[in-house]
Order: sequence, then structure tokens, then C-alpha cells
Amino acid sequence: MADAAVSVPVSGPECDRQNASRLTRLLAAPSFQKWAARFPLTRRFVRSEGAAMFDLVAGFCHSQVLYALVALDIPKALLAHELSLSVLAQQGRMPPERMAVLLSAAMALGLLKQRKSGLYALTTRGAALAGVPGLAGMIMHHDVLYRDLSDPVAFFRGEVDTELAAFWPYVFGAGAATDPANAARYSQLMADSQRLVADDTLAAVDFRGVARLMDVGGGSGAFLAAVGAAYPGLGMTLFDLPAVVPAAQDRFAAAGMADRVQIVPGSFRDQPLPRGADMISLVRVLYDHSDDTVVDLLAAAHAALPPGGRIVISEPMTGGAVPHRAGDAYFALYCMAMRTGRARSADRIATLLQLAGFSNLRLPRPARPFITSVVEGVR
Ligand SMILES: CC(C)=CCC/C(C)=C/CC/C(C)=C/C=C/C(C)=C/C=C/C=C(C)/C=C/C=C(C)/C=C/C=C(C)/C=C/CC(C)(C)O
Ligand SMILES: C[S@@+](CC[C@H](N)C(=O)[O-])C[C@H]1O[C@@H](n2cnc3c(N)ncnc32)[C@H](O)[C@@H]1O
Repeated sequence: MADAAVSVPVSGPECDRQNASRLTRLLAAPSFQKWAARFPLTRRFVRSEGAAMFDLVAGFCHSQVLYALVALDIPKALLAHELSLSVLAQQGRMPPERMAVLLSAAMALGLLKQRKSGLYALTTRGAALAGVPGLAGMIMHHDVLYRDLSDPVAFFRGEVDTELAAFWPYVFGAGAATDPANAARYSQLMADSQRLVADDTLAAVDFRGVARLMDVGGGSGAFLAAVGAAYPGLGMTLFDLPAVVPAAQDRFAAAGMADRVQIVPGSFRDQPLPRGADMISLVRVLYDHSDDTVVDLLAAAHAALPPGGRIVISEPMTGGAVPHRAGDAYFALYCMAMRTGRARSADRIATLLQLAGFSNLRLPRPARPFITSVVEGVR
């Protein structure tokens, strides 16, 4: 572990420091905490604050319980049959008494329940976990991020040679992402998790009146396939790295959309974007890249669109001035571990769009910020 002690600078302009408020210091005082825990008007609040703080302390254990459950395929197994401890222990190749600890932990986390018969079953949340497309895959690849975060102070200082960056090689440029097997692996993970992103983007954006939508960084085409199914008259172009697009051909052929989609392999870092679309989407693309790359990419999108053409950015965003858990305590760390990108707020993305020449910006309130947020602009 790196030295966790952080020295606070003692010199500097007055505006860099101000005494913590008296209330803050009062709340931190053990004697006040003890009194407030007993006082009838404050004790419920103190209890719930304590429980919330304990959840923060123990969150890393909760994540590992979730990971073990998914790695052992328990949600899938319980979706088919309610099962006994001995069957689950046998399937998980562990002693029943250890499996019982895992199952109780999962019950405590609201994922499993136990029938009077002793059989284990999924709760509402457990059933959702088993069914959310791509979620199991996302949970399973968290072992990489977990290792990257094992020394969190070094991680935030930028002293960790993160593994996650190698998991998504394209972030270092097209040249790093030429292996089709590797591209197929990460494209599948993104495609699986794309369904909910596509649902929320379709709910937030009106694609009526669009003649051709170009999805830049569209991966294996899962987003275009969803929009194309919802808007049968829509023409589509998919632009992505050459190693990624073969999977898209198969998807559009299987969906009977091959004649509606033009696939253009290429890198937006090295060449202009194709023209001909009156709308461009960038779904989960900007947060992989630095501001410089994003500024160039948005300028390229502006150049490729006709006047009145629209741009849609859809990806998980931070809360900006009002940070939120999904954006600021997960995606921001995730993007930092990827090293090249950063999670941005909707306001920041709107500013970058304005800089690229877009106007009439729309920032619809996201239905599920942990799935995606949307910013739209017009050329
Ligand atoms: C009838 C009864 C019994 C009850 C009625 C009550 C009722 C209606 C209950 C609802 C039950 C239900 C259907 C629940 C559904 C829940 C759903 C849909 C939950 C969805 C959860 C989604 C989650 C948690 C998504 C997580 C996504 C993650 C972690 C994505 C990560 C993506 C990353 C890291 C992308 C990386 C790409 C890169 C490389 C950065 O570019
Ligand atoms: C996080 S994935 C998102 C894929 C898809 N839009 C989705 O949401 O599932 C980012 C995509 O951007 C593509 N990409 C990265 N760098 C690129 C570049 N220089 N030119 C074109 N596409 C690129 C990647 O190959 C990948 O398919």
C-alpha cells in the first residue's frame, strides 16, 4: 500500500482554505454522536447515517459476494430451479458450510431468499440480475478493475499501470486494436450491455424525420439494429475500426437489415467521417477519449453533417456540480483506469458540442443515469 497520509498545504491563498463549519466539527465529535444516538428526536437519523456509512465501509465485500454468485452461475441456476444448499455446494465445488455463508450474504443483500422447505430462490432483484442483458458479463470483467483499485491511493495518484487499459486496446488508437479475436471479445461485452442503453436512448431521442443515421464507434451494430427496428424507414451507416465491423455484418444480415446499412471501416483519429447522414450518434464513445480527441471528433462530426443535421451523444455521464453515484463513484473511476478517457457531465459535453459549432442543445433528464444520459445538438 502507498502511504495514505495526505499532507495538506499550509501556505497558499486565503481562498484555498477556510475553517470547517462549526456544525461539521460538532457532528464529528464522539460526545455529540453519543448524545444524538440517544436523544429521541435524532436517534433514528443517527442510526440510518451509521448504517449508510457501514454500507460504504463494507461495499467492497458486497461486490465480491455479487461476483462470486455470478461466477458460480447461481442466479442462472436458480432461474431454472429452486435448489438446496447441498446441490448448490456441490455445483460450486465448496463445502456446504462455506456455501451457506455465501448464500446468507446474498440473502442479506436482497438477491436470494430461502423457502420454508430450505430451498433457495431468487428475489425480485435476484431475478432482475439474472435477466439484465450483459450485466453478468460486466460483473465478471470487474476482476480487472478491482485489481487496478487494490491500492486506491496509488490509483488516484496515477501511479498504477492499470490492467483495464489493456482490456480495451482500441483506446490507444486503431493500431492497438487490430486483433479480430480481441475485438470480438470486447465488442460482445459492449453489445450485450447495449440493449438497455439503446432502450433509454430511444426513449430520450426522437428519430422521426431522420433519413440516415450514422453511428460512429458503433461496434458490432447493436445500437443501429435497435434503432432500425424501431424506425423501419431509416437508412443507416456504421463507422468503426476495421477489426470490429465483421461482427456487424453478421448482425445486420441476421436481422434482415443488410440492405439498409452501409458499413464503413476506419478510424476517426486518422480520416474524416463519411458524409451523407443527417444524424450522427456517438454511443459510449466520448468517455473513452481525452478532450483533445473528443474536440477533433466532434469537429469531424460537424463537418460531416449538413446544416440542420443532428448529433446525439449517449453514454453514462457524471453529475457535474451535483455528483451522483453511478457517474462519479463508478464510471469516473472506470474511465480513469482506462487512462485515455474521462467521464464527463452533460453540461461539459454540451460545452464541447458548442465549441464544435453545434447549437439548440438538448439535455433531457436521464431516466436511469446508471444506464445512460443523452445530449443532443444541431449543426
Ligand atoms: C410483480 C412483482 C412481484 C413485483 C412488482 C415490482 C416490480 C415491477 C419490480 C421490477 C423488477 C424488475 C423488472 C427489475 C428490473 C431491473 C433492471 C432492469 C435493472 C437493471 C440494472 C442495470 C444495471 C445495474 C446496469 C449496470 C451497468 C454497468 C455496470 C455498465 C458498465 C459499463 C461499462 C463499464 C462500459 C464500459 C465501456 C467502455 C470501455 C468504458 O467504453
Ligand atoms: C465503448 S465501445 C461502444 C460501442 C457501441 N457504441 C456501444 O455502445 O455498444 C467504443 C467503440 O468505439 C470504437 N472506436 C474506438 N476508437 C475508434 C476510432 N479511432 N475510430 C472508430 N471507432 C473507434 C471501438 O472500436 C468501439 O467499438
